[in-house]
Amino acid sequence: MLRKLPGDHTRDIVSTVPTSVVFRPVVVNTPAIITLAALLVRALAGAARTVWRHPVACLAVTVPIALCLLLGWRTGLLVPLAVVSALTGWRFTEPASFTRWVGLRLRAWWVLMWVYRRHWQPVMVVSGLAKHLGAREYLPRLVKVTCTPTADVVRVKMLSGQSADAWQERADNLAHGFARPQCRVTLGAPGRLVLVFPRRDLLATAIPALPLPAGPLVASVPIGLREDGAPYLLKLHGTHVLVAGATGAGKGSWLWSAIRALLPAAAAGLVQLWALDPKLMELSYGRDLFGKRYAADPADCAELLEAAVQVMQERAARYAGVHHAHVPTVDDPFVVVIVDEVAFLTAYQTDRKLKERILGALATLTTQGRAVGFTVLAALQDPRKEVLSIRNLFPDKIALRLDEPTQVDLVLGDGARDRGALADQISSYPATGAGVGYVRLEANPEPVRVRAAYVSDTDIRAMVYEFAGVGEGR
Ligand SMILES: Nc1ncnc2c1ncn2[C@@H]1O[C@H](COP(=O)(O)OP(=O)(O)OP(=O)(O)O)[C@@H](O)[C@H]1O
Repeated sequence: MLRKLPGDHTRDIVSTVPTSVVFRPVVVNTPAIITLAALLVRALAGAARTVWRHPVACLAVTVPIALCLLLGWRTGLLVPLAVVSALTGWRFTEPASFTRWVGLRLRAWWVLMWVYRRHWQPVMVVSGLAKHLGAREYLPRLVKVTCTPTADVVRVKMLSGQSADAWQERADNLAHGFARPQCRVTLGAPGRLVLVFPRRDLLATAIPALPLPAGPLVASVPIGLREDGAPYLLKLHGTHVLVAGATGAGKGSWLWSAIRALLPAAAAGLVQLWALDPKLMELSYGRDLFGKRYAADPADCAELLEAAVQVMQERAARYAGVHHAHVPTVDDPFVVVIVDEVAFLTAYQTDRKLKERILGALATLTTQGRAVGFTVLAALQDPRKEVLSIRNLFPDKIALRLDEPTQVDLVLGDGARDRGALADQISSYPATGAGVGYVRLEANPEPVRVRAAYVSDTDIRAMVYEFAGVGEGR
């Protein structure tokens, strides 16, 4: 027979034995001294942790107080006054170094206290990232907040057993919860995450064409700026790059920024630029840069690609068993095959034979070219597989503005949008969004937001004037 015990707190305890035997919870009275000792240990541990984590803030508070107590309040006040005056002087004479060493740290401390720590518990609970077991609440740990000139970077230790996907799905909740325009979730060490909350968009205004490199550049070329304001170098040698974006997304600025940066190397004979321009638009403006290695008609494009394949195979035959990797020289220059709107040569090509020749040549270049110094840099409007079946042969991909969220993973690979590549949310207003894109490299799955510099028609004319024919090489 089951018998319920009387009383409030024991109402859920059920006895499964005959009524004569009753189990009652044992109440152990802890002596007050043990409770006080436990509280003291906790307070000391908390103080030690605070000093360890915020040494400067602790010194800033304790030193003036100690001086006031030891030497009187006048002397105690002098020290903070001297420090504030020194900092103000520094702020006005060397603003850049002040921001780096003091401003960003102060800001990080302020947003840690005022924004992230203050709202951490409610945001975690409401977004569903906290867990409740019985009466206990488990919160992910806010480890550290740092600030860059453009973003707050929040390091987090997830709850044991939590997945990064759960955070990526709640990026929107986190952004709204901390009153930030966006949140990007990136992976840190196992069990750790980095949340990036951009404060200001450095890429919202167009970047003028970058200066021509002073000397030959081959391996990586400056393209524009990353969202943290650092220059972005795109690796071309040893890879193939696909730039995908809707019409007007600014694919041309990526192609032209790369060409511009390679021109000094082309002038030195270390680079050859081969251009395929089936739309007769983008590259035609600077066609004199490419000399005889320029084609617009699909049949000419097929011939040019096959010629590139032939040169590549001759080089590969020479290298076999002799060279392990390609080093650009005047005899064996780095060959960059630039294709604007590759779908014109593949999906939209009505001549089936021509289409197969072009696809075959592109596939050969992309599968065999990178070890022997051949790179394909291609632009594409429609990223679907049926439009470019060899999409996956491009190790490095760039997604500019895309029409639909599903296209982001089509271009950059699975999970890219969840990792923060919001290419479908890039502004369609050219002044704000053209040339902005997310780069995902073979070597690094984290998408990086970049804006390519805008190489205007005037810049292209100046380049043609200075470098006509150099892309042809020797
Ligand atoms: N990096 C950039 N910064 C600022 N504005 C740009 C940039 N790139 C392009 N634009 C502007 O956006 C317009 C569209 O650019 P562009 O023609 O290169 O796009 P696209 O992606 O090649 O389009 P389509 O596929 O239709 O040719 C340009 O006329 C230019 O005014």
